[in-house]
Amino acid sequence: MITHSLPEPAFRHDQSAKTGVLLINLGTPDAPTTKAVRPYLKQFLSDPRVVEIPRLLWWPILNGIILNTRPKKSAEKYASIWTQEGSPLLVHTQKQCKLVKGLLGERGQQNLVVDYAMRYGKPSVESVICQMRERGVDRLLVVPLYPQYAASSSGTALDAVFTTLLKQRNMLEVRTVRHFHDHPGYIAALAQRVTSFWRQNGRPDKLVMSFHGVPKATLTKGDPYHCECLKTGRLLAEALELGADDYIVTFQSRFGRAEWLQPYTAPTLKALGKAATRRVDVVCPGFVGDCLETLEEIAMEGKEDFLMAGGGEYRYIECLNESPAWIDALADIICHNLLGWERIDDLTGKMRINMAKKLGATQ
Ligand SMILES: C=CC1=C(C)c2cc3[nH]c(cc4nc(cc5[nH]c(cc1n2)c(C)c5CCC(=O)O)C(CCC(=O)O)=C4C)c(C)c3C=C
Ligand SMILES: [Fe+2]
Ligand SMILES: [Fe+2]
Repeated sequence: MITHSLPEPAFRHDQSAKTGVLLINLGTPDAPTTKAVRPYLKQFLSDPRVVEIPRLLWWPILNGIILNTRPKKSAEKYASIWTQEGSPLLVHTQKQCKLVKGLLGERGQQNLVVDYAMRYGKPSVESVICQMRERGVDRLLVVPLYPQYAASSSGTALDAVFTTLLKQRNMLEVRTVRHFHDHPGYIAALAQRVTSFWRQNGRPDKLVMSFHGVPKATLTKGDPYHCECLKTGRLLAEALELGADDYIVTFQSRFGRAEWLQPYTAPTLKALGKAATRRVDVVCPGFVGDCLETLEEIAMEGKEDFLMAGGGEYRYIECLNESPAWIDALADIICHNLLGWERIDDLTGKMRINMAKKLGATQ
């Protein structure tokens, strides 16, 4: 175990310490090419929080089979969604970070250092925390950009923070946001997204709420992800005033042969198509920004599955992305989690007077 191996910035007497807010997302390859996708997948799929198979069994499968076949196929998929600005996941994370920083500033939080990092790929969690330390940050609020907690998403993002702290001599003070699956602002932002889409395009026969899947075994081992997805689904349905038959929660992106959380999205879409459903809309509430899993797997592949099976119309409702209601909710989540963390220097005059009185009373 390597402890306090990161260099400490020189102690600054001339600047007051700052509070940082670190948004963490999954990460994405540098380019939509086999060469760039391979190291990204290697880092991602080597994470024992993501693939829980014993290392001795997993290494030969990963290095001998998966990393020789998947990068090319995934690169082709990435190429189909890549934009002029880059990977959608990175572009949305950057924009969300900039917008929430601006909004926090408008709310009087101008002194916060707000930045983003990626669990896999660049910029790494360690590099961004080191930059924040250089800028005088000594307290950090960590916000994984996953509404529902899963060990394989939020858990591993927090691992990256704690591993960095393990290497620090002068450790940061940290707070972490575990989840926000039932946060009223997040649910309201989702509901607004769907209702404004329906206002413009009419309503479907069925709303499919598709969440990223995880192995079913993680549920029995105690991962709260499944329950949190179902709760988000129920709250969104309530906000949209949907009946039980109007929507279905499904799980996508199954990887490998083991059973994952069910019902799976793709077979559900095929079954809805086979049943000659007139129109299906799909929304992905577990992703706060569009990415490969939503734009390629749901908007493209899902559409094909549904139409080929005999379905009528298929509409994909985009993720929260830069919607003002979502940015507002994110700022609320941040402000709520910063409560009680005011700097003595920032305390209002009234509070200072109260503290002075208390101090006086004890002397
Ligand atoms: C191998 C198992 C995987 C688990 C478990 C898993 C959980 C998980 N993932 C997300 C969010 C995203 N995953 C994305 C891509 C992606 N996911 C896996 C595998 C697992 N994910 C792979 C191999 C990939 C890469 C693409 C591919 O080759 O298929 C993405 C999109 C990334 C992008 O660049 O756009 C997101 C986002 C969550 C939230 C989660 C657990 C709940
Ligand atoms: Fe994934
Ligand atoms: Fe559950």
